[in-house]
Amino acid sequence: MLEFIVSSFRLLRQALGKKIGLIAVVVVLGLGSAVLEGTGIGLIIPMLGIIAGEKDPSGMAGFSAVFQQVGAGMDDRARLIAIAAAILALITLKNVLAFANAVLANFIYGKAGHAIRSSLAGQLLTIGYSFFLQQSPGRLLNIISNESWRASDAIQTMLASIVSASAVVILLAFLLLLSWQMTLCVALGLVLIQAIHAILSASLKAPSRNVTSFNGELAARMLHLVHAGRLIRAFGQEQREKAVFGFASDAVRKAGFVLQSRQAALPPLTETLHSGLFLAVVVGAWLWGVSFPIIVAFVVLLYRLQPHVRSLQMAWSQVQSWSGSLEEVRWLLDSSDKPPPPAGAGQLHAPVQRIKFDRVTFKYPGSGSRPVVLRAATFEIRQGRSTAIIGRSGAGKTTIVNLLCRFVEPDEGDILADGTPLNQIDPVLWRRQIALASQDLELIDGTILQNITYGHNASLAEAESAAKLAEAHEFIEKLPDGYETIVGYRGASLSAGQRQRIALARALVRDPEILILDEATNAMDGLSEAAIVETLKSRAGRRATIVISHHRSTISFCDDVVILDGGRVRNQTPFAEIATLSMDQLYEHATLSS
Ligand SMILES: Nc1ncnc2c1ncn2[C@@H]1O[C@H](COP(=O)(O)OP(=O)(O)OP(=O)(O)O)[C@@H](O)[C@H]1O
Repeated sequence: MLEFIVSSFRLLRQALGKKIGLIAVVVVLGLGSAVLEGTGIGLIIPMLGIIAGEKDPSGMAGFSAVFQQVGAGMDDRARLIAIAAAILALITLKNVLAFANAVLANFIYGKAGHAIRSSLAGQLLTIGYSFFLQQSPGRLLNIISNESWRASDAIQTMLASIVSASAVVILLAFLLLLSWQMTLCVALGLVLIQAIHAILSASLKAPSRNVTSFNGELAARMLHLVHAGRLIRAFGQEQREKAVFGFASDAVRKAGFVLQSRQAALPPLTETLHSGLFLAVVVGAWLWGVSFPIIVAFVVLLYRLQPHVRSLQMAWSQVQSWSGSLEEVRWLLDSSDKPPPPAGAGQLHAPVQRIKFDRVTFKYPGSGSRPVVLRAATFEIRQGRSTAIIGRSGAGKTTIVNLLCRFVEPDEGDILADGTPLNQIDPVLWRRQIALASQDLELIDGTILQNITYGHNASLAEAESAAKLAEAHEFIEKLPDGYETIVGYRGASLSAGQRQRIALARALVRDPEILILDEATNAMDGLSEAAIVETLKSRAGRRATIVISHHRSTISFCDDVVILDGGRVRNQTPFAEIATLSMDQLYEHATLSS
């Protein structure tokens, strides 16, 4: 709980910035409305004194006597009306403050929710990319789409608790001033009720974690239905998928039912306990011979105190029932156990003439024993030349791209740009040199123009000329909306070859120092591919191009070939020397050692 309060305040401070003083305003408004309420209730003493004919304050002590003096000297009729008007004024003012507090609390709630969602998005965009290779997308989706709301609800509950706690403190102070003995009994009773409540609330934590974990699994099933709609139909798995989804959804229902049932037991239980305390105080006060107006004022104060105490207790149990959600949000926001973003702040002296993989060894992070994917890989990529990286499936080609783009970092060895290790160069500056077109890089859900110019300030004319180089212009022009055609989620409204051409145009529009094509043309027809090879040839002598492909025609224009085999560089050789070999012969080629 304390941990939650501390991290909530940290988030609130971040969310409110210079407006952090608003929290103090919430406290002052809460205290103010409680003082007004207590004073209004205190005025019941002289009012009832007049009605019951007990005008003499001599039997009353301290604060009760002070209230009993209100309007003394006036005639009974005028005094009664004046006191009633004062009570009404106090109640009105208290409700104005309560309204102001509600508006303020909603403002802070909105800001807090926005800050949590922004922090989560910021974290996902900042942490090292390898995090995404290890985590379930369903879990991450669930945290952003569901659990972040619980976290902002928890902050709202905490704000409401500040108001309730202020009211409890002030009303208890009023009770104390009326009768310290009765207040002591009340306080002991409240502590006992709170102890019972806390024990029961603690039992909400485990079911809350279950709900969160099942929600994560359900989100993963939802993602699967959205992404794998074609696969499911192709293999006739609709009924099975429906059953699997139903199972995941029912698990959420069952876990939610257990949590809600336990939670539902708390309000009736606390209401019963509070009623018992209330009645015990009334009977006790009568037995002790406390005067009628004081009993009434005490009882009314106690009656008004109870909802505030109950709301504090409910807030406590709510936060316990959201503990699973809060833990998930805190986990994602905590950077200490996440891969850090790529290091380095050094300048880059572009254009880089030589990129050297120097005995690079790498295995993907994750639990359990993972195989080494690259072993002491050594080769060079040179400015103005095109380099093909080839090897059988699983040889480690895409891993080299991941290392070059600094999505992952070498475990051993270095990648050197003109002799400087990449981890000493600012990753933003480095990535600006690179453009990647890969079979797995998605299109964004926008227009073709937005896709081609994604992250790059280019005019329509520049986008068109990149599309021409990527053999995309012709088919784009034939579309009814041309460059304004919406491509749909992941480019769903286009063919695979059309998607690849747009992805290629997106890379080419930047005219990058280093262009990386990872199986970027494998869905294209032979003629288109041949035209693209011509485009790539035009970069010769000017820029570096890296091509990964299993097709000989795609790498035919390259100057150098790096041959990978099971994570080892078998060979780096000028293409001219092995131009007569077939792809299979190339994979086996090992005449030179790198
Ligand atoms: N995210 C990952 N986590 C764990 N292992 C991975 C991950 N990605 C790839 N691997 C493993 O690393 C090895 C090399 O994969 P990589 O994708 O680099 O091969 P590739 O040569 O590009 O293959 P292909 O030609 O089939 O695309 C493979 O054994 C693969 O199983």
